[in-house]
Amino acid sequence: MSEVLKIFKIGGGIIDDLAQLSEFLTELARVPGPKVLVHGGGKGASQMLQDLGIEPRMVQGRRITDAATLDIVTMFYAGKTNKQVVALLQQRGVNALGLSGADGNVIRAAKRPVKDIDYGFVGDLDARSVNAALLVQLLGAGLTPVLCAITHDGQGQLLNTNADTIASSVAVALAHSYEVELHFCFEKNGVLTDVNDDSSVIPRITPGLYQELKASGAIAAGMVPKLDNAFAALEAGVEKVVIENALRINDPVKTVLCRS
Ligand SMILES: Nc1ncnc2c1ncn2[C@@H]1O[C@H](COP(=O)(O)OP(=O)(O)O)[C@@H](O)[C@H]1O
Ligand SMILES: CC(=O)N[C@@H](CCC(=O)OP(=O)(O)O)C(=O)O
Repeated sequence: MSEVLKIFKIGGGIIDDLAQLSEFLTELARVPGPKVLVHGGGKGASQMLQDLGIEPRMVQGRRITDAATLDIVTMFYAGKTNKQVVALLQQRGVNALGLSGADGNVIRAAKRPVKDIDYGFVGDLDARSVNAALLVQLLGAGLTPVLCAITHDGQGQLLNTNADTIASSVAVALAHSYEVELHFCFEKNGVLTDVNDDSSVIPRITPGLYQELKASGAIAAGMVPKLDNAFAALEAGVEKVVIENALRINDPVKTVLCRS
């Protein structure tokens, strides 16, 4: 039986609220064993773009990333956000190491090809894009890698990449070396039957129930690509996927996805 590795993905509003981020990281520091943190920050990036006079544009959950937008999201995700998270983890006794995909060639993505829509400098990736050997070495040295949404193409070009996709791809890539648990942490208590009622957490979701909930409209918006990704990761060897409140990761209330 291989060792359990917990991969946490944090996004939504939590990452941009210093008090909530600090609370999440305090809980994360209490989680024993090897772990990886992947963070987004899309909400805060949109706010920063607006403050700088650039109108954010999202299509099907992905940001249209022109050169000016890429500069700003790189500064925001790989700079301010990543380093703030690392500093707060260090304060909590966790030896965190902040990385973009270019650092140590940890994630090499491919620029999304232009079809109907030109997404600009957006990277696509899968588990083969992840330098699992490096992550295994870092984890073996007792470090906690903190990955942001910036990747590279190996030709000197930085790319903006969806953070849920990074988390799933890293989880699948590491499933050969560890028993991987993938935790998607956000501001709600899990996947809910009523998105406005935090007490309506669905404890267990199979692929069949997921299709029913999607068809009825109970699961919608950003939750759909998240769960599509998550079920694909389960099929590809990840042992367990959990959807949970970022401020209650050590509490039992959460949604667990099951293969059957
Ligand atoms: N059934 C559901 N349960 C929980 N959240 C849901 C559900 N259906 C839709 N959502 C929405 O999905 C959002 C999470 O997706 P997203 O915004 O992409 O998250 P993040 O920014 O954390 O990656 C929630 O904030 C919620 O508004
Ligand atoms: C290409 C693309 O869409 N990249 C995302 C990366 C950040 C992210 O995924 O943030 P959350 O997890 O907080 O949504 C973006 O710029 O919004």
